[in-house]
Amino acid sequence: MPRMLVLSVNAGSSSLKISLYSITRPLENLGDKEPASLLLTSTVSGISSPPVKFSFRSNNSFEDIATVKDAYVDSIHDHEGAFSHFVQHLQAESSIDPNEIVHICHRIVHGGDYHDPVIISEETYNHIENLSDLAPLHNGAALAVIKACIKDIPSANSIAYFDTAFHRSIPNHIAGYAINQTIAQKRGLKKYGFHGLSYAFMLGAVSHFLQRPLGSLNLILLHLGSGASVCAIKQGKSYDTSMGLTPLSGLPGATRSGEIDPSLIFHYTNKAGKITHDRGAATNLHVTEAEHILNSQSGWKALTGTTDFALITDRVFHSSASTSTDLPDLEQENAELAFRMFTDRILNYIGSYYLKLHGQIDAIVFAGGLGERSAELRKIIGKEVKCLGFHSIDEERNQNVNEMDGTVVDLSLGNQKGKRILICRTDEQLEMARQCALEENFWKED
Ligand SMILES: Nc1ncnc2c1ncn2[C@@H]1O[C@H](COP(=O)(O)OP(=O)(O)O)[C@@H](O)[C@H]1O
Ligand SMILES: CC(=O)OP(=O)(O)O
Ligand SMILES: [Mg+2]
Repeated sequence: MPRMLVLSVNAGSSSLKISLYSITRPLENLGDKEPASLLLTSTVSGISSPPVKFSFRSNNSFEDIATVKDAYVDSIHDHEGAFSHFVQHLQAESSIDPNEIVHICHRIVHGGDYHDPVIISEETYNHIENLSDLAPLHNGAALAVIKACIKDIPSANSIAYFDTAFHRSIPNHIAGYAINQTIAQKRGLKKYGFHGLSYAFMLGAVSHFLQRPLGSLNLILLHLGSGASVCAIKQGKSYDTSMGLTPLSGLPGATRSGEIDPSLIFHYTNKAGKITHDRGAATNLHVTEAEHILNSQSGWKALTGTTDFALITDRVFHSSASTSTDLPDLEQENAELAFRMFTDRILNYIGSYYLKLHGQIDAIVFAGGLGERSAELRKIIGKEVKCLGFHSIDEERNQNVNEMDGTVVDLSLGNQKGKRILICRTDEQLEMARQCALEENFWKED
């Protein structure tokens, strides 16, 4: 029987993450095993702020690719270039024939009123393209990769999975904005929310870890990466989230301001409404100067000059200036401002969601590049939320998470019941591959 391979592609704002899975079907043969088993994974990071790093790893049990590669690559400038670098590497270093790939799952950040995954056709491509202005750092980049897939791997279907779909359960009074409702409805101006594939993965993983039915869980999920957001889960469904009509709202990020007073931008520049010429990776965007400033020239980049939160943390906690009596170091001051601002905004949402969930919360869950890797950030948030009845963080576990196995790691001190603090190694690619494997319609014989 031929192998059934699924490729999952996740175009984040600063990265392209690609994983290849072997799918077990029909589902009757599966029992409670995972339908998608990982063969290899590749990450291109730093796309929005070079140097761009390429990594390629095979799963240990997959013997015919022994390559583990990490390299800086000057020639990658955007997501499309990152994808073609991956395809070249796959062809050069592995025995995999791209024609074995049956489906390619693409994470599409903004789906508008599309909820279910859709096979890419002219119509669905145009729908996603029309939403590009509402996710200027994402949809265009994902579409460029879809185009490359259609050209380079024509035997596979491209299927779009939407970040926004997870948040369709948010009630109208929470998703709505206090503006003219006729215009709001006509133009679809409401909170859509993002990082939905990650939240779906986290919810499933935490349910499994706590051995609790999904629908019984109340959680505060933190997806903290180059784009960062918070989600309140009420009885297993999204009840509120910090991003809005676009991924700009809510928490600050690598290059995004996060929530501001909407009037601020008209005091920042007198060209706010002008269409900008600096369009970045996507070419068909109609992005105003205001959107460009707030999406691409703000956040950590504006505050500190770097988009790398690890470097910011290093400057705050490990800078030599912090132990010397010299004049304050400007780099360190800026890093401290960014770090403290981020913590402050995260606490705004935790406090608000705690109240909305009436304090009936099972866990706070950290995920994403920063959430999974910044022990410093978790330590400080952990300290602050103790007053809400959360367990203290076990600092030894917090510092040594990297050495611990498992999709979910419990940081709570002691193992008594109560409000826990967890880390989840989120995996948007696996979430898509799983959903794809389980969807009968995608596997029907013609
Ligand atoms: N050890 C670390 N400590 C703090 N932040 C980190 C660490 N490692 C990575 N990061 C941050 O994670 C970000 C990437 O997050 P990720 O969720 O993978 O990105 P994306 O939003 O592109 O999907 C990096 O830009 C970096 O700021
Ligand atoms: C929606 C969003 O901001 O995604 P990412 O963090 O992957 O850029
Ligand atoms: Mg991401």
